Amino acid sequence: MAGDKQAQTTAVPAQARERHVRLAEQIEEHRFRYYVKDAPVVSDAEFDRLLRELQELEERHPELRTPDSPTQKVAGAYETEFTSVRHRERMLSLDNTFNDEDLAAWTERIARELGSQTYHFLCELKVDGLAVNLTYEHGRLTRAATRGDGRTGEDITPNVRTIAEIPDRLHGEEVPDVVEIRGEVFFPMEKFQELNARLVEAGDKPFANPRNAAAGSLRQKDPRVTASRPLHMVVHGIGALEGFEGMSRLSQAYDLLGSWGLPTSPYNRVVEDLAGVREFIAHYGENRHSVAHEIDGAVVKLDEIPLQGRLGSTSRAPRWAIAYKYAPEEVNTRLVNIRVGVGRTGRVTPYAQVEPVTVAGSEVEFATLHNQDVVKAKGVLIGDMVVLRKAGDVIPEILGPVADLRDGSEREFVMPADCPECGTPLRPMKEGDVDLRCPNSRACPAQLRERLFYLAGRKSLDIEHFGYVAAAALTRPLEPAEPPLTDEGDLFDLTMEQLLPIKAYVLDQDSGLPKRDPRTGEEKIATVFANQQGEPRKNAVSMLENIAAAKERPLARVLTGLSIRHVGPVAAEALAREFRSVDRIEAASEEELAATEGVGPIIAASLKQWFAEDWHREILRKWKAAGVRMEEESTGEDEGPRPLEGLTVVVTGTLEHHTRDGAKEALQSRGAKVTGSVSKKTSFVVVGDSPGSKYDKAMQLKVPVLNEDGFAVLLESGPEAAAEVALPTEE
Ligand SMILES: NC(=O)c1ccc[n+]([C@@H]2O[C@H](COP(=O)([O-])OP(=O)(O)OC[C@H]3O[C@@H](n4cnc5c(N)ncnc54)[C@H](O)[C@@H]3O)[C@@H](O)[C@H]2O)c1
Ligand SMILES: [Zn+2]
Repeated sequence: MAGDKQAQTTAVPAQARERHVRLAEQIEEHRFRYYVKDAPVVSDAEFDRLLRELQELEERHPELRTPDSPTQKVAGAYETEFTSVRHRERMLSLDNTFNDEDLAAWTERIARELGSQTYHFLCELKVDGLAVNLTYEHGRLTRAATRGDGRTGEDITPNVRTIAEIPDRLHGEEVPDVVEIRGEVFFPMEKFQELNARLVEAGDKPFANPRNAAAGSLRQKDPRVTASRPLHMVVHGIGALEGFEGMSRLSQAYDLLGSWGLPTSPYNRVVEDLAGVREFIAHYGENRHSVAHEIDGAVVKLDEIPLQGRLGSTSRAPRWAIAYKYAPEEVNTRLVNIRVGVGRTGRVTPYAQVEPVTVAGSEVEFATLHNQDVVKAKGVLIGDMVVLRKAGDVIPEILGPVADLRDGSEREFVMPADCPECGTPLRPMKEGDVDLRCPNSRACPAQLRERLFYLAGRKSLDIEHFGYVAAAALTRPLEPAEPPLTDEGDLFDLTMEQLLPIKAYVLDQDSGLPKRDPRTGEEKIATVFANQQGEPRKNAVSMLENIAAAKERPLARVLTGLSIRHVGPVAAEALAREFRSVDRIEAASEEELAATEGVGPIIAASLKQWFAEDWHREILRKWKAAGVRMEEESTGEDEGPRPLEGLTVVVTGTLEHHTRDGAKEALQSRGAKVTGSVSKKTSFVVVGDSPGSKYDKAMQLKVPVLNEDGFAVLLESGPEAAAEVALPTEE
């Protein structure tokens, strides 16, 4: 094929010509994997980059822009196992912009072409799914097809009929003789891990991301499989239309489609000018995750249908619409290793170490994996190319593997039997727990380090200059052999003489691993508290001063800092308010503790267990001797803090440890509002057993859902901590 092209394009340097051929091949290959196999091997961002490079090459050498170039086509025409059907009207793609400049250029072109005409922009969200074309004849769904190459697509009628949202019949008197409805079928992110878990369990390949899951679920030979998948659809266009007059604005046409029973988007907005478009784009750029489906951008359309016709289309895309793509949240990267970290309470959690990549503006090297069951459910192997997602401020997560790129060298993750930091055999705390814990809570250097870091943190004693590196250096130095702290007991007795000789790894807070020198690659070791002359660093002096000052912190903060299981800042406040001294808490019976407002039986039992340990009581004795405040001075009659003020919470289903009224009371006493129905304004939905429709509603609206453990976290540690454990987490 290079032969005849060469003849026509002698002016183009050979290098550019070769690059063109190579890029075109790659793009075709990626399209095939994406549209036919539903299993792409590169990220969308990477694919878009290749396509853009091809476009730029063709700008420089227009001779290369032949009709069969991938830039001129919606996609390839592929042979698949589905019957191919012709669309009445072509289905196009969209031109993309990635920045404001190109967007402005597009609006200027519209202004130029339309002169003095009045027009509006219709802003929509770009749903990340796959395009479908629904043909309704006299109000009946007669055919559904994929986009294919734009002229012909695959017949997926039986599959589409399984999607509840898509009406089989349009309601209303005035439905057209024939109408083609275009829209996007998508797979909700919350259900994605669940699907992959099922696939992996059945020995099938997991999907790399929800978009592939949507396409793969819809393009099934057996529609019963499609029926088992939670697919949804949003309408975003109209194709052929016969026997119907008077659609002048697309925005109004959508209202009509909605009245016929079609799922239209609630997010569309008509604006006057570029400023309005910018506002829409900025708004959803910031509120990307407040939307019921994944989006990868916004789509701006000319709202006036007759003017759309005037602008027309290229072979690939309409001139009257443009997609503005947001920065990608998904990237492909190599899963280098799965490590395990040990937390403050001894919980051992696997996490992914990946080849560092930049995503959503920050460099990512680690991603959460929750527990060993989650690793299995995701179907990822060490060495896999994986899809990593970073959505806003949420901790990065691994979505799934790119299974097609495996070469056999990948290996399964095996949860270690022993604690990686102290060697103690790991075990569940109680039977049936998924989480494994290191039972060596006193001396495990990891647990002590994490506890100290928490103790010095904002929620507890708030000791400035006592960070993660200090916590590590004090508990597991390279020198001297004996660490200054073997538990929390001696914290307030630390002296500068003890600090100066300490040499330690500089640990990274995210991974607990030594940081490396970027130039030499060597692990960083430092005399953490002394300068090169062996004199105290300023930070070390401040740290000791701040430790001394922390002795005066209120009782609740001291209690929080003890890392008693389930006793977060909120429970600590409740205990301090009720008992007003550590001694009285220790002396209280389990029943008395449990009866305390905001405490309850789980916390009561945990307190009793904690005080039963000799070494715990020894910490308290030492702290008391060092002058740490162990009682509340004031007996003011104030109501106490309202840590859940401003939240709206719905409780549904049967909880094990609370009656419905008890749960309500616990929320209200902390300032939360409790309501009966789930809306977008709901902050959390607490679900017990058999939760019913409120749960589904919460999932649909993406309201964070808490199980009973999550509820305890909300009561004890407040909304931020609860958000971290909210579903969809995979359990
Ligand atoms: N990773 C890969 O290997 C690979 C391969 C091929 C394509 N892709 C990705 O797939 C996409 C392919 O491009 P494409 O040609 O489908 O173009 P596109 O996704 O950039 O834009 C066109 C499509 O957007 C969809 N869409 C969503 N919301 C819409 C709305 N409100 N109005 C109108 N249309 C809306 C329509 O289905 C339309 O066909 C790109 O994101 C590309 O990165 C990836
Ligand atoms: Zn350990």
